[in-house]
Amino acid sequence: MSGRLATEYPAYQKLQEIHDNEHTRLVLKDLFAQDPRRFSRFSSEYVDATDSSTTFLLDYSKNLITEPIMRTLLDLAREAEVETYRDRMFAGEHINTSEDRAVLHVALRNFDEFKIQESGVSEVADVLNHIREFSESVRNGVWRGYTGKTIDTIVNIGIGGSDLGPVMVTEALKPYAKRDLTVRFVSNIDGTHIAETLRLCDPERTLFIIASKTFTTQETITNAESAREWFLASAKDQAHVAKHFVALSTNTRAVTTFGIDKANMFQFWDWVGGRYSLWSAIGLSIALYIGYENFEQLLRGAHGMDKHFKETPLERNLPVIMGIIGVWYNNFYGAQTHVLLPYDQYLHKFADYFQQGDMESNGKFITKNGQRVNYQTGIFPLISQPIIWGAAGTNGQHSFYQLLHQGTKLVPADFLAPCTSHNPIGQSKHHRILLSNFFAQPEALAFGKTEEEVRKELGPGANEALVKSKVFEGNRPSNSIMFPQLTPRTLGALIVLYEHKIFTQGVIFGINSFDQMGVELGKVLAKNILAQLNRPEDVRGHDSSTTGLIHYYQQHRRE
Ligand SMILES: O=P(O)(O)OC[C@H]1O[C@H](O)[C@@H](O)[C@@H](O)[C@@H]1O
Repeated sequence: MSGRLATEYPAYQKLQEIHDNEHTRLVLKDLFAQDPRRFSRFSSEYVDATDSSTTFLLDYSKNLITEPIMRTLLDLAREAEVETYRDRMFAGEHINTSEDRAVLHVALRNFDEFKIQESGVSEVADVLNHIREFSESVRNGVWRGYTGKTIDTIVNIGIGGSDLGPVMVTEALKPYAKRDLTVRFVSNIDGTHIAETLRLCDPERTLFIIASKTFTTQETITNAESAREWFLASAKDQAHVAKHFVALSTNTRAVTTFGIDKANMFQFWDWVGGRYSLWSAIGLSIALYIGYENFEQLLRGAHGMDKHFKETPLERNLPVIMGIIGVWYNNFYGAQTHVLLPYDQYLHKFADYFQQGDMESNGKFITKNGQRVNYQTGIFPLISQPIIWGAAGTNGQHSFYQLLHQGTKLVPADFLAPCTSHNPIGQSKHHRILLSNFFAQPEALAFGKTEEEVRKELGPGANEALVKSKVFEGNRPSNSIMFPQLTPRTLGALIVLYEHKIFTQGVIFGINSFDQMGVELGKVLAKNILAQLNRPEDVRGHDSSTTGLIHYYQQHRRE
């Protein structure tokens, strides 16, 4: 995050040389054959320092790496000063330079361990208490709606970081949920989203959480206004809003202007980035759904991984290891995407969550110093940041895995799975089948199937084209992450593993991972266009394509 171009570091040049000279020899089949200890050399078990049951295994041996490559990648991390920037983050320095802000999501789950000086940090415990009290009163039926009935539905209205984290975590931790409480999420401005959600709600028993850091986001405020209108159509009296609407925000004035009582506002601070905010008041829907104790376990699991990231030497530091291996593929192999493949249905929103986490953090072409990243060398368009995508379980195998196995693109993959399912139905028959796939896919990707093997299988006289089409070249890299069971604490650790991986890559790329200037232009243009939608003669200042599209809409609309 020094803002230097990654290509300027000596280790970068060295890695380029290693790649040029050796990449044809980096064949997983051979690397494993040459070194019987490869798995133990390139795998590591994480154990939370204060809770040994929070643990996972990271196996990164099926990557196109050797010890000298890992050493040089670690040199790159050191030359980019990953450790210094990590320490500056934890110290509350304003490493988000474009917005002049500290980056302190780590303070939200700190439980007073690291000394962090920044205004607001001392209030974290009070907000957690507020979350505890409020969530308990709703869950145990003390908090009542305007007709005296208990709450049975929570509707979180928010978008981006004020939506994706709670969506992902409430899905992931469903086994811990209070099942007579339903949690729903409305994010899209498309009226269909709120309309279809409200159809499922009873105004007497629904609690709306308006989640917005800025409390100015058009989608959220519009959806919140529509929810309030819908609610008042039944409740009639404005005074009843206080029992059914709460806000999560940094903007007290906008919250009170909306009509939400300050007492029903859960505060957070400008040093919490939206995509790192599920640990803050933004997690209220999580605490309501799984209970405060479980929410706190999630935070404690996150803190354990913070401690690991802060205190472990780089060569054993798991977020750093994942980060530098990612750099190896993105920058030297020209890999353009990275796929997240959780073999756990409860993690079916994991990839969606990290689309924002990774791409809004690191999807930037300008370094902190204002230089354009110059990764455009050699035959590969060396793109610094990957596109994140993925799907849960074996579904992907029946969809896009064809490309993973035999396509022309290199797609590094992370496989994740629990050893024990929360739903061991059929005496865990399902889970054993699931896991057999979890073990088989990385193996198939890495080792493939040779032409010789195919010929043997098909027998003499086999059609040549058929033989070729059945070959799996292999050598496709992956990480595998296994954990005993998906608990709140383990989930906290896994999320933070990725958070700090993203941090590490951001530092190496020299970019500011904590602003999001790229979301602004579209918002400004949409505001201008909204004012022009009524009459064709108002449509001005656009290219012919945009003008044509707006005119088409104006001719065909029926509202
Ligand atoms: O919580 P808010 O302020 O409504 O912002 C919601 C989202 O808006 C923008 O798209 C970005 O800034 C995101 O990072 C943010 O998460």
